[in-house]
Amino acid sequence: MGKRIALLTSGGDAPGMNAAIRAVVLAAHKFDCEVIGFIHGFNGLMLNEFQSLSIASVTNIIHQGGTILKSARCKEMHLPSGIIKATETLTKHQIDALIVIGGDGSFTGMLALSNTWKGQLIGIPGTIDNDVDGTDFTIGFSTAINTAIRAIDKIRDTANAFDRVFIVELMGRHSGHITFNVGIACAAEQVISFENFNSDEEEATLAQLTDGIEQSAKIKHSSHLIVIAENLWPGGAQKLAEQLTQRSGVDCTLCTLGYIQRGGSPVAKDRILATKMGVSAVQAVIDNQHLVMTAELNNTMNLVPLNIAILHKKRVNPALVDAQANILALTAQTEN
Ligand SMILES: Nc1ncnc2c1ncn2[C@@H]1O[C@H](COP(=O)(O)OP(=O)(O)O)[C@@H](O)[C@H]1O
Ligand SMILES: O=P(O)(O)OC[C@H]1O[C@](O)(COP(=O)(O)O)[C@@H](O)[C@@H]1O
Repeated sequence: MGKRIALLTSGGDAPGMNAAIRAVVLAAHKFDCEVIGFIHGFNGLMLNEFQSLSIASVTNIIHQGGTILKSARCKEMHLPSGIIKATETLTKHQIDALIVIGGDGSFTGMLALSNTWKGQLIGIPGTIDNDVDGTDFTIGFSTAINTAIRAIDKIRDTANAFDRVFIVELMGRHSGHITFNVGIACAAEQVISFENFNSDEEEATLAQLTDGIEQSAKIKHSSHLIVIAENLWPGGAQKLAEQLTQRSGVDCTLCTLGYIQRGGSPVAKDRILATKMGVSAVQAVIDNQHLVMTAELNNTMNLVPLNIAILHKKRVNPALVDAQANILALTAQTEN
């Protein structure tokens, strides 16, 4: 018999987590390893809630959003008592390796666990936010941006029909990967995110946004779309909508996309990435790796030390920020 592997999904669920679960179980089977899944993230370790993961249990799940193992944000993991409980549960089940599918918060929890539990700890980056350093993409990001793009294309139809201004708030409370990528793909007139806004510049940004709305209003039959990251604008995005309405004299409507960005069937890119990462995680277990995250960088699978992956939030590609700034400059020239 091979190693005993524990698996859990933690933090915000992301489309493709099920594909990663499936890949872990199938790859583990090949190496004669047994896999048990803990339910509701680290809470499963606190409460000893688990299920055995057979090949049958992961059949027909590759296309499903969410996670069959459920997820959670587990407060107890932040306490020494929670770390001890997790250690006791893993020890009781004679686990050799724990694979966690989650984001940088979950990986921080794994590092805390490594102080007391001496088994192997392997991370798989799964979050729609794409904010984990050391990998080009996290599982779920591609689906989330495609979902947001499809929704915004529909909002654009109404915006066009009414020559309206829409402000669309996108997920990612600490990072702008979703906002910038979606903004560019939807040809948003303006993108406001952590990379191009800080709260000291509220007045200047308001002036610039108002100017953009007024420019669009001068052109007949013109809609205007502003995309903004959640948790960014002082006082919230609704306040921004009110401020812009008042300044421009044009009705600015807020549309918050919210959780629809997190659900749904994963796109091909996420299914494939999740499968590669699941297989790579099991290979890491077999190779006696410890405290590493599976990653894909420049189309090549890698293992990245967990402490490096969480050291910094991954930056939005500066080329995207430049592209948006230059497209805006170009639009302004064309209109003048
Ligand atoms: N500093 C920490 N110490 C211990 N556990 C942590 C820590 N940070 C996060 N975690 C655990 O990881 C879980 C998920 O983290 P969170 O930041 O919510 O999501 P994500 O993993 O997607 O970034 C938390 O609910 C908590 O159980
Ligand atoms: O589900 P909650 O607790 O409301 O959290 C919302 C946050 O979770 C996310 O959807 C995903 O974040 P994580 O993957 O880091 O957990 C963020 O985009 C959003 O800011």
